[in-house]
Amino acid sequence: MIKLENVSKTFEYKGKKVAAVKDVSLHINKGDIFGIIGFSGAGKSTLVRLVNLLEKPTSGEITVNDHPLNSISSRQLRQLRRKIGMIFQSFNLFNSRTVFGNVAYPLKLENWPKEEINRRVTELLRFVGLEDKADKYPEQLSGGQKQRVGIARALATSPDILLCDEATSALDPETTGEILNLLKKVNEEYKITILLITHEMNVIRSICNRVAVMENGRVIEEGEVYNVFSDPRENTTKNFISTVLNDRLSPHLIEKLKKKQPTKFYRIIFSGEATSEPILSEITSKHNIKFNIIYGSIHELQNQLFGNLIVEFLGDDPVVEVVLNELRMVLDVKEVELA
Ligand SMILES: Nc1ncnc2c1ncn2[C@@H]1O[C@H](COP(=O)(O)OP(=O)(O)OP(=O)(O)O)[C@@H](O)[C@H]1O
Repeated sequence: MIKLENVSKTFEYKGKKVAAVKDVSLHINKGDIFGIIGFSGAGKSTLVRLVNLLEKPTSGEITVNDHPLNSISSRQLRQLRRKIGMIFQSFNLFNSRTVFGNVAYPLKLENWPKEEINRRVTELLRFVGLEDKADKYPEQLSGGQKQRVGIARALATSPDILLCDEATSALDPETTGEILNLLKKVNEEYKITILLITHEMNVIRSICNRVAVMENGRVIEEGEVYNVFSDPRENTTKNFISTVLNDRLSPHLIEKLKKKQPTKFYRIIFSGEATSEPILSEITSKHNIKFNIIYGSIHELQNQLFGNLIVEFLGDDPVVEVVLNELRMVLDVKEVELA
């Protein structure tokens, strides 16, 4: 659906070169809700502007809907743009037009007949839950309602792809949840592929099936959301994940545990099948070892459970070692560094 092959984008700014996107290769499949996460300046917006055909890559190839963008005519480019909708953090609505007028705008540009416009706008306002707000102006709406108008407008010309640039960053957590649910509905009911950029891992966890982490213009980690959350490789990814999984010990708890040293503490990650099996209790009781759960959390990701426990084992060191070895055959077990 969207393919980037070794894409780089360098800007010239005040005589200096700024490499905003460096050698990025990504494949976004039809039906994906693909999230790109990164801190400010990581290159996310530039990447989206490249996909949206607003910027040309300095090098590399971008293919959208099987069209290599490097070699298409301006007519094809216009047609392709129609198939890409976009929503923004700041909503970008026309304040002088009503809700109806905003959603109707792209259809008017395409000279749709009036009755068709009425039918389509009414359908879309119903879809986003704003059928009673058609005559209101943006300033009479809440942030969440404005974003619903933005979504309805982006869907007006039946795009295949919806690009979301920090679409929930200006909203409170509850409204963010509502807008994310709506985006999921867009993906499921209209079969629209979504590419979203965000600096909030919560957004990725809530609706994305795949994620890429960007840092300094590069994609440093990429994969299925469940896999990346349950086994992150890069520190930046781990930091982002900690913001939502709450899987780090507080400094206060670390101090308390340090006082119990030389006792060792282990982090055990349960994922997939392991979440429904009593593995920990079976293996420890087999060897007559007790364990004490210090800290833990269980989360649901993409309809699968994912657990994270910090435990201490109470028993003789050699037997604990046997237990650890058996656990490691089925679970991810790491000693916790308290430093
Ligand atoms: N038109 C431009 N001219 C010069 N430099 C640019 C331009 N656009 C982006 N940059 C630079 O490229 C880098 C990446 O910017 P980009 O906006 O893509 O990052 P981002 O991850 O989207 O960050 P933010 O969330 O703050 O928008 C930054 O160093 C930025 O200053």
